[in-house]
Amino acid sequence: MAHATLVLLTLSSGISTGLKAFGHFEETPFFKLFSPVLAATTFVWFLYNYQIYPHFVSPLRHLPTAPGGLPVIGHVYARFQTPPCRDYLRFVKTVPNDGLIRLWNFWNTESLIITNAKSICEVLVTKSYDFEKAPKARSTLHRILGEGLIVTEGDLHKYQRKILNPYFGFRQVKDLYPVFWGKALSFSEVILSKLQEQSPANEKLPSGVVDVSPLASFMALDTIGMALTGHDFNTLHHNDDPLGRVYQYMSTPNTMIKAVLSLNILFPRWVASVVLPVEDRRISDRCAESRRLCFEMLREKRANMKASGEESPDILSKMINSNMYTDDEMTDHLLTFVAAGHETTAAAFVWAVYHLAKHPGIQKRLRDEIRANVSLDPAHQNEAMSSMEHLPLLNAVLNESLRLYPPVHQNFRMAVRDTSILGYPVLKGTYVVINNYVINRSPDLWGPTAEEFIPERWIDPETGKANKTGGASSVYANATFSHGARSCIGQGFARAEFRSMLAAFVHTFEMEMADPDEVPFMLGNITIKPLNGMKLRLRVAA
Ligand code: HEM
Repeated sequence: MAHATLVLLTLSSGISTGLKAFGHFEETPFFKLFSPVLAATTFVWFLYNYQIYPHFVSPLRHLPTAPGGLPVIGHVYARFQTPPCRDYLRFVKTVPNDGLIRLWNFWNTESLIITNAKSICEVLVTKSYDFEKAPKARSTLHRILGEGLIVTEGDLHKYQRKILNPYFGFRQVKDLYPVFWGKALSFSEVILSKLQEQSPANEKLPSGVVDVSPLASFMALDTIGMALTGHDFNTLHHNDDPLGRVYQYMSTPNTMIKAVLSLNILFPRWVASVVLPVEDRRISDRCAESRRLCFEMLREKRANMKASGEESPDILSKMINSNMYTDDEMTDHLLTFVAAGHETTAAAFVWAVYHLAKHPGIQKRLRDEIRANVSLDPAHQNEAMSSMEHLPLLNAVLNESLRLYPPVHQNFRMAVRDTSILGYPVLKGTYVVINNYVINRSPDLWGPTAEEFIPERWIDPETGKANKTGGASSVYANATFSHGARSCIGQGFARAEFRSMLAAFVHTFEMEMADPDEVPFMLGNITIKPLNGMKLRLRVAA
């Protein structure tokens, strides 16, 4: 009621100030008749939407409701919070629930956050096509990625998924392992050269402080460029690849980009161009540039393939050979894969080394495991790659770090038809929050140690081998790559790349936080990374 009254008072005073601006308008019979009618209608509207519908009529009225919420925008602020996810996590921890918590959306409409295995499974798997990305979110992504897999819905999405799945299968990822391993070794070499610059010339075990966050992004961009197109952006060594530069700009944590994208999601497209014209134009220019550069790269690639007649393992060659795609479609897919697949893996790496820097004991055991099984000698790359997949601690660290800091921290869906979750009727238009970060840290799903870094939970104590659930009672407790029809198509790709990167890095370096007291400030446009980078004190491991 307090909200309704507050909003009503604000509106009434706004209307009356507006009308008074027309001078003696308030003296006219029209005003005398109109203003009480307007006030009464507005009051009834608010009374119904803020008091009657949610508490006495809504089919969701018996669900627990998150505390707080602001007038007009309800809990929507939590979507854009910096650092992200704080309030969603608080709701899930403090509001007793059986899989659904009700939140307030704009103007006191209802939205839901899903919190247990059953509700997650229903929204993402069994009823996945009842819940689509919201039109505003899709149009914002469309602006950047075109008509790729992340943006499409319904039959077009089903079709795209079917024809793209084969490029990310087990065999295809195996073929790309040499790319992942080669780039992982270059990454360690670049860091080594940075340590050598900071150490005396004759130092056997060079050491120094390096911000690994931008380097991880360069490395992931170079890797995805090679794996997708066979084109080496080579951003690890220099910064003059035009497409590489565009992606660096778009993916670096930046509050202005976040602000423009948030405005795009909340309001009509023109609002951002009026409120933040410079940044909005810059984003448009970069999007157009990335599209043009992708198109050029595609033409060049087609011409080279025709001239040489050679087969290469990259995904673009296979797409071109299949003759199933127009140039426009291939450009959309390339933009989507590069965007979805580079900053995510870079973020995963950065959070993993953060945990290892904070847990020297685990770091040491991991190095011992890697060194006992993986040789950095390029001549032994095949054995290195196949043994990495089975190393229990390496895979446990990877899983545990992805659990605590899932690079894609939150997704949203909107019911596109009247449907239900856990038997509760969900009306068309209702928003559903799928917060991967919160699901992965929920004490209900992971127990009292949910927020602790314990890689061992991913190792079966009896067999010493990796397990699939991390000790949680359901696979749905881990939302890092999502589930069902819209789960991450690049999961196998990402894991293989991340595994290679981490193995080569931990093999070579010992690490601790440059500032042991630093608590990284999490920020992200679409993926979460530490705002101020990840400065590590590194030393070549003896
Ligand atoms: C650690 C790395 C990665 C993480 C944590 C991750 C996570 C995710 C998540 C959570 C989704 C679902 C998003 C949603 O429901 O809206 C997703 C979708 C997707 N991911 Fe990944 N991803 C990673 C790496 C990759 C890579 C390497 C690629 C490609 C090479 C990729 C391509 C995609 C695509 C195309 C989709 C959309 C799938 C669809 O809607 O059908 N991702 N990813």
